[in-house]
Amino acid sequence: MKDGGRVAAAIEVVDAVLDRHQPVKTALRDWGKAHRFAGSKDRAWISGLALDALRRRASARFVMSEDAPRALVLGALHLAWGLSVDEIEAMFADDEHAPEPMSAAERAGLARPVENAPLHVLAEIPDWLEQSFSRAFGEDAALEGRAMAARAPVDLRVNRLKTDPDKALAAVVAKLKDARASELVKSAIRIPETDPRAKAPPADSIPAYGKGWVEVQDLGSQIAALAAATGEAGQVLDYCAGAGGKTLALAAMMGNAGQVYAWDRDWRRLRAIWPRLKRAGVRDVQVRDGAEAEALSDLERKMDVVFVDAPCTGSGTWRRRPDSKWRLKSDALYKRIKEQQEVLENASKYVKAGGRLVYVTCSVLPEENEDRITDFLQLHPEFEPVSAIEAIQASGELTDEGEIQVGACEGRHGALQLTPARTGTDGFYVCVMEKGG
Ligand SMILES: C[S@@+](CC[C@H](N)C(=O)[O-])C[C@H]1O[C@@H](n2cnc3c(N)ncnc32)[C@H](O)[C@@H]1O
Repeated sequence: MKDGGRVAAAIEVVDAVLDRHQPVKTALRDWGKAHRFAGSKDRAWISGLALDALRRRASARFVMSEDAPRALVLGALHLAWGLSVDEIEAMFADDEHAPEPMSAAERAGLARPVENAPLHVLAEIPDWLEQSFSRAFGEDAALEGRAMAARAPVDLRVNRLKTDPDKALAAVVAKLKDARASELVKSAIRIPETDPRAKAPPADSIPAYGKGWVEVQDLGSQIAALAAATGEAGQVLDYCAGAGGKTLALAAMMGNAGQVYAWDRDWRRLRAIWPRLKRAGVRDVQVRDGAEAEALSDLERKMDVVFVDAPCTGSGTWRRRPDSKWRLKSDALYKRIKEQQEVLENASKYVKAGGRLVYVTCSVLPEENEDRITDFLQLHPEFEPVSAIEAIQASGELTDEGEIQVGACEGRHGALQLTPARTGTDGFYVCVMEKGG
């Protein structure tokens, strides 16, 4: 395919996402099925452009004065890919599958500056979230939002149950030459973000992945799991285990020497954990399936650490799922807040005297983070917040640079707010609370 036809395809995909409310993956798959002549390079190019159009939707809409998929894709070509009006026009020439030539109004739109736009445009966020972003980031709100509208790298966690970081890195680099050791975490590997036109690195099809040496896991998620460091023989309840991403990290950190209990209210999510545990060589995880009353009652007031990876809006992962940014509505946020109150309340009863409750979200919104902790601490004076960076340092996994960068993310309650702008990770909130003896 020529580039003009690819641009037309990206417009179709963005249309399916916005107008027919399809997830990006589904829209791309359907487009691919209906256009079998397109090769994998074409699909990667189209996907890269459609995702960037969604990431930069607010500024594209601002300059183009409309929100149609065509306007958003033209906007992304200019704002995200840095193409000039002439370069875009040249793409459309001599290609019968290209979109219609640009109108005078479209050309003028692309030339319009965004510097003086309102905050939600500069931050590339829905307008109703301006206040939350200002509360979270103050003067840095635009900068933080903008970093959440960039492409994300692929991070791998080295599974110390099967190998060590040097061996794992050599095996990964043999297949993915851009991979390098993380600057922040000793057992992490980073594959930097690729050109948006290129295929994503196939991290989950390399031999090191098949052998269970590495897991695909955002660095922020890895750092959040480290906050549960207990020393090797601890008892940890992963209360919102889902498909087990954090469970695997917790088990690896404990060297198969402790006991991790994995539970989730939704057994359909939890069942994905079995093959993952096997591949990673994990032996110290008990999956507790079933209703909470039966599955967990014997653990009440017995856990050294209860890890709550709470249901949330996922605002910290907008780099990877930009369509979810525009789908988020205030009623969904309020629903998540209710669930967060419920999980904190229920999970806290499993913490033993002197044990810890670790609250994590992949969100940057204070309503889901600091506010939830403030409310919880008011209702539960037996819990006291402790320094999350110190808890993470105890794992011994942070590099010197990691200690500096992660330590700089500390806010109220000794909690950490990691973000793409601050730590180059997804947005994660981590708060550690200790229960009085
Ligand atoms: C952020 S996800 C967990 C992701 C998982 N820890 C991982 O690392 O892959 C949040 C999980 O909380 C679960 N959840 C939602 N509401 C809950 C509730 N009231 N009690 C317990 N779990 C709940 C969801 O089923 C979901 O799997």
